[in-house]
Amino acid sequence: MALFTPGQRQLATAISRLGYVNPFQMERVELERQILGDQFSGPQAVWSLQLAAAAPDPNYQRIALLAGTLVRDAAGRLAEGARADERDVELYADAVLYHLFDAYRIELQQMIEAAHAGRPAAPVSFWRKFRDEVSRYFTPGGRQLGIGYDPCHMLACYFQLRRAFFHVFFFIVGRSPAAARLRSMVWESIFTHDLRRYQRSIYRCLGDVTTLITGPSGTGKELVARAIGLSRYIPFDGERGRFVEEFCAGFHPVNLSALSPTLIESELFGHRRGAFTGAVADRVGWLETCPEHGAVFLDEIGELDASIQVKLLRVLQSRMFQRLGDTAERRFSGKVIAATNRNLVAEIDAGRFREDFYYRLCADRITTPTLREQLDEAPDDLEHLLVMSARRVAPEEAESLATEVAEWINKHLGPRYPWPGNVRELEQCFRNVMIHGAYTPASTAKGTGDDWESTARSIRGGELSAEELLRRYCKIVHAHCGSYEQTAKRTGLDWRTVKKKLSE
Ligand SMILES: Nc1ncnc2c1ncn2[C@@H]1O[C@H](COP(=O)(O)OP(=O)(O)OP(=O)(O)O)[C@@H](O)[C@H]1O
Repeated sequence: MALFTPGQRQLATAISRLGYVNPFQMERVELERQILGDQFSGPQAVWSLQLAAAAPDPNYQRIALLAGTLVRDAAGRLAEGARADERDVELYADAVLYHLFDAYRIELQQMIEAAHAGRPAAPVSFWRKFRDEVSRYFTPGGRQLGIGYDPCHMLACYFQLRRAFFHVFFFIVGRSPAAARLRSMVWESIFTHDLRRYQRSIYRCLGDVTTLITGPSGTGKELVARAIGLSRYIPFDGERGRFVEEFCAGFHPVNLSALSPTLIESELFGHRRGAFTGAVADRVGWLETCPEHGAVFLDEIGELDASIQVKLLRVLQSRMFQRLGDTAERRFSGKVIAATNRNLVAEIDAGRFREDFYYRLCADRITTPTLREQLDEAPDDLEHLLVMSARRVAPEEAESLATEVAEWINKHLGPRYPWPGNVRELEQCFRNVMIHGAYTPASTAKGTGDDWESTARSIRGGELSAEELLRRYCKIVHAHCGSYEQTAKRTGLDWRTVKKKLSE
């Protein structure tokens, strides 16, 4: 008796691939289509949070049912002594992994929601059931299949996958391809582009890689940092039936632009009593309190003083540091995530940012798209993002408020408004229109004449010289993309010319 019929083998092959794809890439949709044929609902090219009530994705549900039936049949046949070569066993093992991930989906989700609600982590209630089920599938009827498996590692991977999906899918919203690319990049930052290799070995060392997030202000850099920081691999301790750390406690954001250099050092490295005026007691810094599977988020890294850059460079190179006023060497074992809205390459050229520090930061780079870029690709996203915003402020009237605000924006700011403050500005615009019935963009309020509205008026009136037009255009584009480099790319000018125009 063979393990699979030809149809089942085909299904198992597709499920084996599906279990390891980046869910935010098109390959997932293609595989789902291939598995479901006429049953496929879609096409849903961009997998994003929809406005309608969060009904489970019908394609996912159908495939989960198919996978369940497939593994139960195959396990029965294996127990009865069915022939299975090495490839069959691999396909079977992947289908079991897929099925069990689905079988414990709701329990894992509940653990994440409980942690977000501030409830302390309890022992994993389904651990024994899970372990027995894994053993039953991997040794069907007591038969040894030669599958190397560790239920603790499996549970740790499942929990990490669920957390990553939760923090990426539910928090980083937007239906444009740019938003989908961002979700996909964040997923890769967590698992690399090869999930199999990650789960085999790379999960142990990815914490040593620093992630650098760049993008203009208000584009969700902190959201991205949170998604990565809260989705790290956390080992499961089978003896105690618990994860070794609580994921929610392991993310420490530090806003470097809000603190003086001494305070930054004290926050990060800690200090000894008497190390500086005001240091009345010993203090433990974030690098020391950060757990091994946690992350320190250094926001506005471009603002960092050169002397602290040197100290942090040492931490990234050797993982060692000292508290201020102390000589004892201490070890940092978490992950560093850094973000900036500055162009660090231009900062290096200007002598404000150390090149060696930059090359320690940039092993894994993510760029967040501007709101304008997202709206250019998907104009309907304005209303979609407004609904998401409205749900946080006024859930009962979210849809009608969002429509009202979208109409106001189209009438008063126009569909081409550049949104220099990005999603943060959109959120503030929403609140202003909800409260006051109107919103005044900051650039217009400043009355510099450089804002898009007055420039458009001057163009209509034929009032601008070519020089002045170029200068204003550079300012508008720069406000939109936030860096000389991007402005140069958009305008086709050299970045030095852009810089000159902006300083005129
Ligand atoms: N893709 C997105 N999906 C949902 N909300 C978003 C997105 N991008 C930004 N936001 C929202 O916009 C606001 C600003 O986001 P965030 O603080 O992460 O931006 P930032 O890039 O870190 O800004 P800054 O550089 O000023 O620190 C937050 O309320 C965040 O929830």
